[in-house]
Amino acid sequence: MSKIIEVSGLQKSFGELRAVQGVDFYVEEGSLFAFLGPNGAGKSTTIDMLTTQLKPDAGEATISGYKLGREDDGIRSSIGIVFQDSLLDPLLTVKENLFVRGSFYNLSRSELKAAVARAAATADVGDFLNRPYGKLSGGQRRRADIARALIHTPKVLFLDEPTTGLDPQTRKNVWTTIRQLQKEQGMTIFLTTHYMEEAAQADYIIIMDHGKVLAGGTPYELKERYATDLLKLMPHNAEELQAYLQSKALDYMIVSGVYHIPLKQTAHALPIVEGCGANIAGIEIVSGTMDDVFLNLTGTEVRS
Ligand SMILES: Nc1ncnc2c1ncn2[C@@H]1O[C@H](COP(=O)(O)OP(=O)(O)OP(=O)(O)O)[C@@H](O)[C@H]1O
Repeated sequence: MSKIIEVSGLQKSFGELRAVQGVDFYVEEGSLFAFLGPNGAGKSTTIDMLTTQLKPDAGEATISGYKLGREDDGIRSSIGIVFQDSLLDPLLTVKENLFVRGSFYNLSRSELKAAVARAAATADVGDFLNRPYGKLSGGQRRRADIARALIHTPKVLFLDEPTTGLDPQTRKNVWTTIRQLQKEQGMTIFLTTHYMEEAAQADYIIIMDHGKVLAGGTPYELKERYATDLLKLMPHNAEELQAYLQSKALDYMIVSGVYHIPLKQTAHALPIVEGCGANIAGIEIVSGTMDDVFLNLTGTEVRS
C-alpha cells in the first residue's frame, strides 16, 4: 500500500504553549487511521495544519502527493473535512446547503446536481434532504456534515471527533457510514475520537499527548505492548496453586479466592494452565483493552 499522508517534524506553538512538538507519522492509502489523545493533546491542531487551515512553525507534510505550504490548493481539492463544529447554514435545507457548498467547485449545473445526489446517497441523508439543517437531530446533522465534505469526492476524509455527543445508537449509525466510505469507496479516513471501541476498529492508531506522539500501531500491536491480559484461576486447592505459581516466579493477586495472574501475551496462559492440571476448578482469560493502553500511556482515563 502507498502512503497517502506523510508527516515529519510538524510543530506549532501558540505563544509559550508548544501545542504540537515535532510529530512524525504516515497514513496508508485506503486505511482507517485514528488519532487518540486526552483533551489538549494537540490532535485538532495537527489536523488543522494538515488541512491547510493553520500554518505550521516547522516540519513537512505531503498529502495525496501535494506538499503542505507549497501546493495547498491541491491538498484542499483532495481532502474533505468534517469539523467539530458544523459549517452548514441552519436556515437552509440539507439539499440547499449541499448545493451552496458544491457551487465552490466550478461544476456545471448537471455535474453539481450529480455531485449533490452522490454525496447525499453516500452519507444517507435522503430522508431529510428537504428539512432545514437547524431542525435536524444530532445524528442527522453529522450525516449532513459528512455529505458536505464528500461533494468533491475527496481521497482523504478528515473527521474531528465525528461521533462526540451522539447517543450510542446514533454513534453506531454514523460510524457505519464512515466504515462504508472506507470499505466500499476505498477512501482514506483520518479521524480523532475519544471512544475506545471506535479506535479499536481502526487499522492504525496514533496516541498523542502534550503535543507528542507517544505510541503508534495496530490495535492488536498496541494491546500487546501496552495492555496486559489477565488469567483468572479458581483452584480446588489454594495452597497447591500458590506453591506452583511461586515455583514459576509468577506474579499474582488473590481477589475473592480467585487468582489473578497478569500475562504479557495471551498464549502465556497455556503452560500455566497445563502446569496446574487437575487443580483448576474454574478459568477465565480477560483480554487487555484499548482503555488499558490509553491509561498506561497517558496516565489518564479517556474523556467520555
Ligand atoms: N488558536 C489557539 N490559540 C491558543 N492556544 C491554542 C489554540 N488552539 C489550540 N490551542 C491549545 O493547544 C493545545 C492543543 O490543542 P488541540 O485543540 O490541538 O488539542 P486536542 O488534542 O484536539 O484536544 P480536544 O480533544 O480537546 O479537541 C491546547 O492546550 C489548546 O488550548
